[in-house]
Amino acid sequence: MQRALAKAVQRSRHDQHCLAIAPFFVVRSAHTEPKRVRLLHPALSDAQRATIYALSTPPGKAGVAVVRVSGPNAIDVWSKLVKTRKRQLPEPWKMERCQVVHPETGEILDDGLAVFFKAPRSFTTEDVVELHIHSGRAIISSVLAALSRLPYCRPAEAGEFTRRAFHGGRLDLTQVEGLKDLVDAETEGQRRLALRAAGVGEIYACRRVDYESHKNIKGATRVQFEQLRTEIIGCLAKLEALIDFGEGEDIEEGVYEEARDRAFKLKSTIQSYLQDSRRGEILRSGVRLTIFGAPNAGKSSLLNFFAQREAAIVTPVPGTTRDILELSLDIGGIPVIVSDTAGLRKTVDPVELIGVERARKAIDAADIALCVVSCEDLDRGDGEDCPVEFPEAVRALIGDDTFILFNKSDLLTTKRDKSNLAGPHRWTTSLKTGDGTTEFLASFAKALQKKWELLQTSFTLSIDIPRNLRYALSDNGDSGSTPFITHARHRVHLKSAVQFIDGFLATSPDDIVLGAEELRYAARAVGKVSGLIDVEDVLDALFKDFCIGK
Ligand SMILES: Nc1nc2c(ncn2[C@@H]2O[C@H](COP(=O)(O)OP(=O)(O)OP(=O)(O)O)[C@@H](O)[C@H]2O)c(=O)[nH]1
Ligand SMILES: [Mg+2]
Repeated sequence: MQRALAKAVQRSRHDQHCLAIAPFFVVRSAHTEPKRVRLLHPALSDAQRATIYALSTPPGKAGVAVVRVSGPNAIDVWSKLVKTRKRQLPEPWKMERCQVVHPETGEILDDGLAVFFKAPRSFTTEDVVELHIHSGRAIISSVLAALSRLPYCRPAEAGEFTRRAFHGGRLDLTQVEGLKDLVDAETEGQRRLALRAAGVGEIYACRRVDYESHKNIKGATRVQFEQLRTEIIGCLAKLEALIDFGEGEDIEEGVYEEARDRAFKLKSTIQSYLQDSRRGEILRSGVRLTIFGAPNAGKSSLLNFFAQREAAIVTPVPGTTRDILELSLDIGGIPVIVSDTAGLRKTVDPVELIGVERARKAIDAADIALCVVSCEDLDRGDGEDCPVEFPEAVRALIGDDTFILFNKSDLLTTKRDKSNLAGPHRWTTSLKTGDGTTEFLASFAKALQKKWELLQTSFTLSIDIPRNLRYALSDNGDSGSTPFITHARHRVHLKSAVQFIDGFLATSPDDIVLGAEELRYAARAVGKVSGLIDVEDVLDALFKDFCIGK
């Protein structure tokens, strides 16, 4: 990121340089000598047009639309477009009644409200102007067109306001994710989880918000990851001190052992977060349900039944589904990501082989694995008490927690008693005739709800959260039920942090430089979660923890 920033700065310097030397443009033609023509309004590059604008509300007819402008010229935008009764310049953070006018003709475009957020106390940490106008296509496009007339303004790219908030230090990556999740939240649990990550609640929880530094508006996830990183840096600082000064006069004995102990505890803490049954990710995105089984059992028919539409191709040909088909559905009020998979069987067909391999992976990754078994495949033995023999292809994949749907009950020809197939998390249906489907759906939804509720309860954080933030991190002041990992990305970085800490623990005290390097990587891995990858912090910790050169 730093490299990207440096590049951007370089680019912007280059652009400024170009502007300084080239308000000209060379005109070439086949018949004449090249001529230099002075441009009246030299076009500015995107980097120079640093003030961005966009409609922040959905387009269409509504009471209010908000057009947001952010950047160094926001105040100029105000003086050109906003006419209030009182004065030309705005009072920051105060909504004012105004007319929005065209900057060149002075024509009134709409009347509404405007507010100016002075840097750095704004979402992007830059000067921001918000125009609250009436929401109608013509009004919005006339205001956006008026903004485009200002040479220093350009339309914002997707997510650019949030990107500026990130670069301005207003948000870290976990808060950016939290904001996106907040907008996407469809259930109450998802809203609460996203709110914590985004840090929105803290503004109300903190008595005094330090607006100048913006440093204490942090999401719960950010606080947690920062504490982990600080801990790693604490260990690293001890090693750095040993490398620089060695055990002796300045550094007390046992520092290396202390660093090892701390690193060991840290590793166990991170591992305990990783063993959370993906609770945070499930709350955020939904329960992952994988439908699997032998070919032709009715898996795709089940997906279509859940979706209430012909989402998957269903044919009598075994091996119809080749790849994974994934749908986000609401089953009994629970968000579920349902995957239909290729039928499992021994095959030499290379395409089918890939499908079967993917199916196996999806079963491994599932929160709930639902095996569809055709009653035809059970109908080999005779008699009421004949035990259930699962088809060979799926037998090894069925565990105690696997849900089973015996489908095609209409094809049962032997005297097999259906109650023989009953049991917890087992149902019998005919997706063709609809027999048993109502009971199945009701009971399956209940099982899903149970799983969901289980996920919403006890998960205790062992990290101490600062007192002033605790209220914000939970609904009732209790921080105990906050899931730690909410995105697969967090999990990847935490796993590599564990590997690096392991690397440090495996090095001998004689290889202290190597050990320190491992810890530096571990701190970086955790830092990647929030986007904080600053090794200068090691020096801060070093001087805080040790009285060197007293
Ligand atoms: N008689 C009967 N046929 C069914 C039932 N459910 C599905 N079928 C039929 O069984 C055939 C296979 O159904 P699919 O849903 O495609 O089965 P699948 O498990 O997805 O099959 P593959 O994708 O090949 O692995 C189709 O012809 C369905 O119409 C049922 O309950 N009874
Ligand atoms: Mg299928």
